[in-house]
Amino acid sequence: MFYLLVNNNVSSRTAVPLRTFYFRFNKTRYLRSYNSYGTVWTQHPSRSNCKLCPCNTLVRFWHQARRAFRKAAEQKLRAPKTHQALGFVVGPAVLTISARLYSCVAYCQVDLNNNELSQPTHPHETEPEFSWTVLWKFLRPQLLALLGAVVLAFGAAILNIQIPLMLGDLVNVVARYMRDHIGNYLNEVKRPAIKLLGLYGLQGLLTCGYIVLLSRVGEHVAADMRKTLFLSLLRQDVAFFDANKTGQLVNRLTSDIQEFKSSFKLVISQGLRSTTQTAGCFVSLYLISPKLTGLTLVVMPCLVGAGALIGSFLRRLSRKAQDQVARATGVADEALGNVRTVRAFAMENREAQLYSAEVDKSCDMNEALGMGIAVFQGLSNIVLNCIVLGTIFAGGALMAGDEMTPGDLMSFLVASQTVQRSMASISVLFGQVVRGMSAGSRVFEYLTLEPTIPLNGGARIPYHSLVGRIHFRDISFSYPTRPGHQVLKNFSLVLPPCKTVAIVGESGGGKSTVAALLERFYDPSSGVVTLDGLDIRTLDPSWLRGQAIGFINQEPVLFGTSVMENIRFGKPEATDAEVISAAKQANAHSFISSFPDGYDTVVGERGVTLSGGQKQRIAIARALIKNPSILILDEATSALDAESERVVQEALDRVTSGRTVLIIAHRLSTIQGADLICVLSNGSVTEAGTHSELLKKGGLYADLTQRQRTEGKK
Ligand SMILES: Nc1ncnc2c1ncn2[C@@H]1O[C@H](COP(=O)(O)OP(=O)(O)OP(=O)(O)O)[C@@H](O)[C@H]1O
Repeated sequence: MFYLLVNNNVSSRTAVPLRTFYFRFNKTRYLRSYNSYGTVWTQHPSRSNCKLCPCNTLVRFWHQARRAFRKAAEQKLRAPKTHQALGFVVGPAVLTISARLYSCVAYCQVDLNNNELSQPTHPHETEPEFSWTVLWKFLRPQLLALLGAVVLAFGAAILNIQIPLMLGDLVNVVARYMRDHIGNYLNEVKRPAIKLLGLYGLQGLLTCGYIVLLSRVGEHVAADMRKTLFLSLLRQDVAFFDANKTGQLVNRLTSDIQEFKSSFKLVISQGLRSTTQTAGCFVSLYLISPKLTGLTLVVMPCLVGAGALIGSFLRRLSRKAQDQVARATGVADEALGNVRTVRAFAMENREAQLYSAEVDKSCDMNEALGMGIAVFQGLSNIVLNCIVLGTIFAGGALMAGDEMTPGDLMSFLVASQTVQRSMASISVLFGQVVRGMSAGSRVFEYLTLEPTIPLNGGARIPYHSLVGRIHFRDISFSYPTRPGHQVLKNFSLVLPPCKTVAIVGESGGGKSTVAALLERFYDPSSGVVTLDGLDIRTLDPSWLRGQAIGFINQEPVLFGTSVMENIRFGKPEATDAEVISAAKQANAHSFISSFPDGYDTVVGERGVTLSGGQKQRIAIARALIKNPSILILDEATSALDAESERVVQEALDRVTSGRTVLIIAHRLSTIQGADLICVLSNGSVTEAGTHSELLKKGGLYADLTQRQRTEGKK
């Protein structure tokens, strides 16, 4: 089942009477209401599982609702009075909460100006599904510890119920002694006091035990989830990363798992304890004094309910304040991360102002939150003390009529406090369950996601028999994030073994896309790419990328470790000698040796302590160390100055011989020696030949060359 949650978008917070509308769907009559606070909700009638969610049913349902809404708006229908009274608070609150409990929720908005319900967002986009099966996989290895924690928590709760009763016994003994003065005081109180002490000790031990076990379970489950999710993310298609922001993915690894872990621990420990204690203490209260219990039953739920409402308002405020802090952090993070750009544009003051504005907002919100908490706590103290006073007052009257002993009153007071605390924590737990499940579902969404291009599996061509002939046959391709934009159209190209083929063309023409398809970052929409006659979809992608192909691009990204580790990234099992030999081939050995720490020099975050040319040469060494048969150079020298370009080009000329090379180039001067030059235009090859052949032809290539020569002279 899912819900269509409708929110209006009016800025005015003035309450207007509840409007109502009726409509029929699948022979059932639905009554819906809305007001300017904005929550109109509509329960979707389908009881189907989210996976099978018939979204066209949702759309039909929405159409019906919209028609009825327009009609109601035109006729200015008003809801019945009782409905209005309930509708403002109870209806939206209860239904919003219950709708959130379901994994499939669709939202749309009320536009009061135009009397329209906006199109609902697709339910799958709003809430991913919570899977108990996936959770079970993580819980199973911790089952023994979890059961132990549950048993201990249950035991601690049962003992907690005994405490008020035993306190009452002790008070009764003391009161008797005060009244009769018979025997020795110490002897009289010794037994109940020792029993109580023992109970305290045992309860403390059980509490300690279940907290230890539960935190062990929570930490192990969270660690397993993090590891599995990280691996699952790393396995996803490149297209997945085009569609999802890195920050959001990292958020799932960190805050979502953290939220899930906290909720899980809280729900098991407090949920079990609070429900057991509430039930147990109510029985105790009833046994002590049914009359006083009746009175409590009238007052307490109202107070706990009011407390829960205020608490939920404060939690919402707190969440907003946290979001604001996160926004301020985001501004700081962006400015510090891009400090060179900020410095280059002398924007320090503007960034500081932006940050300061965000911090001020969060300061105001936190101040309001602090005031809310202060008022809430002050009120709670007054109310709780009044309850104690009221209980003593009513209990005193019962004592005067010999219906209660002082010990009973003491037991009653302590037990009723326990019930209050437990009920309050149950109301908090409800929200926590919802938050935990939604955090869990966000984590599980990517845990169960299977990439369309697997990381490994498939054929491998033995190194000595790999020839390196590549054929792009009739390739058409659109990026999954932009399905309407066809980048390659019937693109065909052959890369003969051990030859250098260059692709040139206008910016955005699809040159890098060709390289991405050869690396199998994406699969073409139609057509096939073959290596030595074999469709690359039948080859093992990890072999293809890890051993057969070396890839060097315009902006090489290094990791913040040593030079040695960075080069070894291309072949983890490489010896130091192999690393040095690769560095020599890439013209990198001499500058690396000139560093005081040589190959142990740490290159800084993303290689920030190296020059562009140095980074590029390390990247070449990293690609070379695996001795690939195929080399892709994607504008490898275009970001370099003339001197760096000369050194890097010299290294490239050396390393390309004996390999099949695909060069993607902007600067045509760097590819004049290529065996074949292809001009890519409108997604397919329009010209092909050697440099001189293409110049003679006088087509697009000749134009481009001419243009670059003229620009070079300016
Ligand atoms: N990850 C992506 N998702 C969606 N569209 C993309 C993606 N990468 C590139 N494109 C689009 O595909 C088209 C071809 O891009 P590509 O990078 O292959 O061009 P290019 O010829 O290499 O350009 P340049 O010479 O400027 O590097 C462009 O319109 C670009 O906007």
